[in-house]
Amino acid sequence: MLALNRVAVTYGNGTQALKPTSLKLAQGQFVVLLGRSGAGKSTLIRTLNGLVAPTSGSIIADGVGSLDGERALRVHRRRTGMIFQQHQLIGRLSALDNVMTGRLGYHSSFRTLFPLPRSDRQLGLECLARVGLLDKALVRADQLSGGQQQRVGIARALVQQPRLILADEPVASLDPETAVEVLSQLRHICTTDGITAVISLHQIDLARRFGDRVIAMRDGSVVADASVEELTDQMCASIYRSEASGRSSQQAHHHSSHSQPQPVAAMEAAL
Ligand SMILES: Nc1ncnc2c1ncn2[C@@H]1O[C@H](COP(=O)(O)OP(=O)(O)OP(=O)(O)O)[C@@H](O)[C@H]1O
Repeated sequence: MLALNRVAVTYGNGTQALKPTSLKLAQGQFVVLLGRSGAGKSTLIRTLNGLVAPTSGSIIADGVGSLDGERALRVHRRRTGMIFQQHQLIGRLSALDNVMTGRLGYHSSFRTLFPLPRSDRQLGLECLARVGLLDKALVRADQLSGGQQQRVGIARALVQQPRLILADEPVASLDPETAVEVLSQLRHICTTDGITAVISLHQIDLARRFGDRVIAMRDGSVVADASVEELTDQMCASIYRSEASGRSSQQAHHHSSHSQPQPVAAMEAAL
């Protein structure tokens, strides 16, 4: 549903956060991004909905074409839900009103000066029901627990009726048990609705438990791209190994400068 063709990002300060990367995401796939802090996960996620423009390369989305075009990017963003680590809810607004902000992309800026249509509110309530928070619809967001706030964040993404959900460390600020609950719910919804998901996580066990596919990044490159069944302990260990920990990590680093993701066998051989 989305294809990256040698997409690279260099920020204004000269940091090359993403080296030329080519990837294809299949509709309905639940993709987990792993990698140390600074590996480029957020940058990759942000390029997938145009929050960061590629310095080179192109992104093609099914049905809309290259995201270079303003219209294509607008359509793509509308059908792409974002979930953030810190929820980014407006604390003084109710859970429902926060969810409704996810509909704004569907209306002109003039239209948003008026209350949103009833059908939108109905949809908002349905999305809250799906994350088990219908009874909290009118409660202020800042009176909800961290886990509940993140579920409002999921409902806000769902109200966009997305084909793609992007989540940057969505459970990093939750306790382990709540993290599992939130990810289970998100995974279940994505599977039921056939939504593609790209989610960055720091916990390999959660990646194994919930992902279909794991993409590991290091220094702005994809260094492993494997289905969850193919993911070995050795590969997992290499993702978080420090830069200065010897020859094998240097080899992995060397391989990481290739523009193409390494097939699993090559990756394992390099470790
Ligand atoms: N807006 C920016 N301007 C300049 N450099 C940036 C910017 N955002 C990120 N970087 C740099 O780009 C590199 C990749 O950062 P990115 O946030 O994508 O990594 P990450 O894997 O998501 O890390 P984390 O897990 O800490 O969020 C880092 O070196 C970072 O310092």
